[in-house]
Amino acid sequence: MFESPCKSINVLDAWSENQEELRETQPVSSRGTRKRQQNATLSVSAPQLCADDADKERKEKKYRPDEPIVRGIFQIGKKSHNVVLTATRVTWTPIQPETPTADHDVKRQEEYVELKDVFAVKVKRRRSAGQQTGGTLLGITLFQCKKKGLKLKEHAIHLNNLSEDHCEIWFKSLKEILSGFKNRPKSLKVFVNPISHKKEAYQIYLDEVAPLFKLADIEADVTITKRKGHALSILKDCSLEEHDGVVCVGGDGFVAEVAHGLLLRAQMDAGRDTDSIFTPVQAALPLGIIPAGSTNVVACSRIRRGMTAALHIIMGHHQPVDVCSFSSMGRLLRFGFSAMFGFGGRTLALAERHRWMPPSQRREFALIKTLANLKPEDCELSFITSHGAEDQINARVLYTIHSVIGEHGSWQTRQGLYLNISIMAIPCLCSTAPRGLAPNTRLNNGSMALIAVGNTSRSEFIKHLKRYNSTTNQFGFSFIETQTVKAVKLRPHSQGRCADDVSENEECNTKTMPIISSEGTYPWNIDADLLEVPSELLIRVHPQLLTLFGADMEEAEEAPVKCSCI
Ligand SMILES: Nc1ncnc2c1ncn2[C@@H]1O[C@H](COP(=O)(O)OP(=O)(O)OP(=O)(O)O)[C@@H](O)[C@H]1O
Repeated sequence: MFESPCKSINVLDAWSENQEELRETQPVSSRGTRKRQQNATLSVSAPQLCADDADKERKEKKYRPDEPIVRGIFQIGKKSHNVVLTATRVTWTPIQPETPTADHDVKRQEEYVELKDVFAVKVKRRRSAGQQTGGTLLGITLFQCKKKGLKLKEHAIHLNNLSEDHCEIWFKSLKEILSGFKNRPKSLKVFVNPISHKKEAYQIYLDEVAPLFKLADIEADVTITKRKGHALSILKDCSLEEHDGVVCVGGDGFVAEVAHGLLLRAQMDAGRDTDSIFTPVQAALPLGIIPAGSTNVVACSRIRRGMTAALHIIMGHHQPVDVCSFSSMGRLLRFGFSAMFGFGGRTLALAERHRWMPPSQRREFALIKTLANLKPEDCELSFITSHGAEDQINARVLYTIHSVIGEHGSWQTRQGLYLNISIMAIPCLCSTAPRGLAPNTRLNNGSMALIAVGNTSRSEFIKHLKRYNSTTNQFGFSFIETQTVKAVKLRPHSQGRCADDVSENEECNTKTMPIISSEGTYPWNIDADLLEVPSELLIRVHPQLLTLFGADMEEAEEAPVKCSCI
């Protein structure tokens, strides 16, 4: 189990005022404290209900959304306020001397916070440095999740009152309402990939996520993985019953491993035979993604920042997502979100062979080297278009088209030379492709984008790649065909020596040099993870198979970043 880390600066900001140390404690009635309260200068009013009666009454009674549950007086900022708690919101109005226009003024000064936006309530105490328990009661603090553009931020609202009884009623009432939000997790299984990007995933978790989970009283069972496949093997066996969600902290490769593990576990639990073409069942638990990798297209298609991602998890925001299954020779290889064959697979295979290089350097090296040795792959590409899909075939089709009416009447087949073939169930937003690698698909539209880049010159191909970085249509070339599909079959025809076996200094002139490896497999880039596939790969989309914590994003949060290598 994970030991609770120190509070992050972000969260401490919300908790600290001057030198006061603020901790959550259940209010305790102590005579000494009471005495100090009587002498205190803050305005204190006895709550309208006494603690025990209020507790009983609250539990027995069902309140209308606008019916007051508790009323009281708190100091908010520098002013005393009348504060009212209903089942849906906390409303506060400054206390002012009565004037003929008082009604009108009060309405204008009324403020409120919706409880659906509040993720934690704490009792606030002043403690001296090192003091672990007790302390002078200051009031209660509500932690609100605020939306700012596409980001979520936490915001503290301090309701100051020195009465233990008063604060206890408010604390209990608020806790009870907050615990009624069923989607909000109470226990999470967390996986952290310590080697993601520049090895900062665990620090991101400690600084940005763990303090928020602690604030929201979420128990986190944290595993720092020891090797590739560690999270997958745990997910296959561990008990998930006591958890309300799984969280992974890392990049795309790690997200793909955890998502695959979660879905594989669901198939095992449901008794599905993964050595056949089967209809998968949905994952039992939602998955939260804290982006911390070199590539975060799965995370970026939704959320980019740790704090925003953590708050979506805490608030229990759910986002169903389509998932692909990748099968070869009738056997499931894995679940995932996106796949690239040809240039995309080859580049990743080369980068993986240079793992000793720093991540960005090895990616740029592999990209340039693969571009230098650019070559098409001879393949048979079959697909089933999605119902109601709009064909976006360009005016000039370069390939020999064999429309084959399959057994179910809907497979279409193309035969030809391709530089790259991408199949994506999600838009794959990233800084180098702010509109997405597949802008024509959505997270849960039940279809995949098929982008087939036919054979062309290197300069035309680079022009196409560069357009990902701009707002110009990256598919507006005669050698590119896009389709909206439900299933894809890709069978490479190449035989012979592996192109990647060509030594680094050896020039590769053969136009049709195949990419098959010496083991007879083809490199696929599946969610930034290298998958060696021996023969034909079948890719099917499964609508809304996985639920992610979070919300859809229609565009990347940040301004496009120029890719330095093309
Ligand atoms: N402890 C570990 N040691 C080595 N590899 C691991 C470990 N834990 C997870 N992995 C694997 O590391 C791979 C890359 O992880 P991740 O996607 O988080 O990082 P990244 O920096 O985005 O990676 P990349 O450099 O490949 O883009 C994943 O395939 C994951 O399964």
